[in-house]
Amino acid sequence: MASSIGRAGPQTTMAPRDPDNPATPPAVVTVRGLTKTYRASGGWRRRAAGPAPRPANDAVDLRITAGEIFGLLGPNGAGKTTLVRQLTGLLRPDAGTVSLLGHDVVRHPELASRLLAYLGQEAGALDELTVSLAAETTARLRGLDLAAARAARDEVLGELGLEPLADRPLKRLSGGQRRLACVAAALAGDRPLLVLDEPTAGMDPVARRAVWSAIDRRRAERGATVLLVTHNVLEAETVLDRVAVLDAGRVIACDTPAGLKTLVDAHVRLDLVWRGEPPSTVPEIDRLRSLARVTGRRWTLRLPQERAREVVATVTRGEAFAALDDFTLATPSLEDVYLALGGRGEGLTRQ
Ligand SMILES: Nc1ncnc2c1ncn2[C@@H]1O[C@H](COP(=O)(O)OP(=O)(O)OP(=O)(O)O)[C@@H](O)[C@H]1O
Repeated sequence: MASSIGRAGPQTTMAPRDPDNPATPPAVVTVRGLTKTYRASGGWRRRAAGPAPRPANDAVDLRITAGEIFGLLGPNGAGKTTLVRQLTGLLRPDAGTVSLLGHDVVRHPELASRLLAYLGQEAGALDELTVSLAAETTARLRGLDLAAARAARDEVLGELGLEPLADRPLKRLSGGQRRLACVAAALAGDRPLLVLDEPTAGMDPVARRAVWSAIDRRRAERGATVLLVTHNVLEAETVLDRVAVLDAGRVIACDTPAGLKTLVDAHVRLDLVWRGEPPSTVPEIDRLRSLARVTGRRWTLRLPQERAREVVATVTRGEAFAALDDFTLATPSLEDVYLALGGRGEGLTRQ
């Protein structure tokens, strides 16, 4: 589709409805068969030995509808950033299509920046600017006149509690503060789609809450759609309407967090933290060791509810209890879903 959007973008752009099912909310992002393999410089085919590289994205399909907070969840290297960079027109796919609000951004990557606000993992070009100027400049680049850009700047700095740091260059801020300033710049000047790669990485709880309220306000008051990259399962469960779980470049599941959790709701997670060595004289403990994921003194077990009850009874008496520092029993999380779906296990965080 040819460009029919102005510099400011959102006012002249409507999300298209599904012609086969007009009752479903309109799509803001439609991805079909998206595939990308990074080639080593010089071309992997020219190398004498070694396997062909694996695709970073492998036939990914997604449909994100207007007003959703949609998540991409997966461990390091799952292909989340690669996917997002193709949506934002920064990386060309090998195959597949990406439509943003009805615009083909594979053919017209230059349109992407008019349709979406992208928060990448790095501060990059903003590092030399003050917090205030970073937000104002971004708003100006999005087509706002000076007065409107300054109003947008003041609003977002206020929302995120950044006024005391407004005159500091980003490069002189702490990691969490710099991230917050980058969020401010990403949110300055309206865009109908917010693509945020780990927006709250490194932030304290106060800053995290400010970011989530600012994002939620844009959805509630301005109808923004949000695509969020994360490997924090607790955050994903709290804020996402739907989530696509990525593993090794493929979408292995896509549903609401609650829908995904029904896949594993017969199980519970039991974490045992030992003071030192677990007691080898208790036979049940020896049997559990082979079922546990061991991280230092912590054993993590995913067990059917009935079995978990028996194990709790065992570890809360006698020698086992004396050796135990702490234990928690929890209902399944998206991490359990990810593991149950065949994910490789490491790399998702819970905090
Ligand atoms: N520029 C690049 N050149 C070659 N391989 C790359 C490049 N960028 C990413 N990859 C590879 O592509 C795969 C997907 O990487 P990607 O950065 O998309 O993962 P991710 O899910 O975003 O990870 P993270 O959570 O660490 O950000 C990985 O195997 C990675 O090593």
